[in-house]
Amino acid sequence: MELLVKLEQVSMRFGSKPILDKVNLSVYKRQSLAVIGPNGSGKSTLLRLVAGLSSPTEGKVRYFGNPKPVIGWVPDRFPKLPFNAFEYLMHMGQIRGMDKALLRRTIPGLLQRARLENAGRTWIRNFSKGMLQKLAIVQAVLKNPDLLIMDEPLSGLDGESENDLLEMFLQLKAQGVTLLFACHEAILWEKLADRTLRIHQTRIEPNSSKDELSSVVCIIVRQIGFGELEGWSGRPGVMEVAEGESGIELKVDAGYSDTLLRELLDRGGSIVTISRESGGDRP
Ligand SMILES: Nc1ncnc2c1ncn2[C@@H]1O[C@H](COP(=O)(O)OP(=O)(O)OP(=O)(O)O)[C@@H](O)[C@H]1O
Repeated sequence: MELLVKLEQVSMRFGSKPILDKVNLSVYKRQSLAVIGPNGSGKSTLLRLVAGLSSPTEGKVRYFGNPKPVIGWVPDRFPKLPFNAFEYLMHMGQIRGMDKALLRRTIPGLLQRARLENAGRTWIRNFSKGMLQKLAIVQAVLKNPDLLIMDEPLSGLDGESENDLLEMFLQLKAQGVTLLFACHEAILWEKLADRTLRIHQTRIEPNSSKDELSSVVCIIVRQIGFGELEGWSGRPGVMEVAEGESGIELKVDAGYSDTLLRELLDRGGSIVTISRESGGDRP
């Protein structure tokens, strides 16, 4: 698993009010991540930080890959704009540097996947809430994002729209798009999330037993040089290799941990700790 975005010791305050306090979060490629928590707990704030739409008061947001991952953003409310859907999508695509001819070819297929194929020439101000939400998602996936971030994507929708959207999300997930979303609906995180995090009193905590059984194992090893292990980051089952204070830190898939541990020992390594990473990956 490859890292896409990492929040390191990130804090966010509005005035003197702390919303997030020294949180760490790793977003891995192809892993769907749900963020839950009560109203006002900081879900949107966290998503905006990951999307790079706001900057933290303290700490770092790091993006991985070259080029930097493409991020699609689905806001919690979509404005009723004075355009028809097709015009709007053409416009959004061009703002993002996409070619007009490519957009003309791409948009009909995307509208069809969202079951909006008959609404391309309809004014957005006449769209229902479900249609608006579908359009918000279509605009966010125009440029084939690596990471799609959605703030409350099912909020206030009827059952039929919910099902359509859920189907769209599952399709995107199957195509390899990483999903990060804030939600209140259990159906969304149960069906879609590989990991569910809860924001509780400025901290990120794992939510469910799914997370307690996190498939990420963190191994800290000494007596092997970083240079010797640096190249391991491309190996199957190895997600991350970093130099830490107590030794070299490896994040690995639990399914590979036994084999990798054996190899580390064979190379003369001394294991400092082995731990299951929690959903919120606080140190
Ligand atoms: N730009 C801002 N300026 C000042 N305060 C803000 C700003 N944005 C958010 N807040 C405050 O930060 C807190 C967290 O807001 P946020 O929108 O992240 O919560 P949320 O968990 O997404 O809530 P909801 O479930 O209601 O959408 C709230 O108290 C909110 O009023």
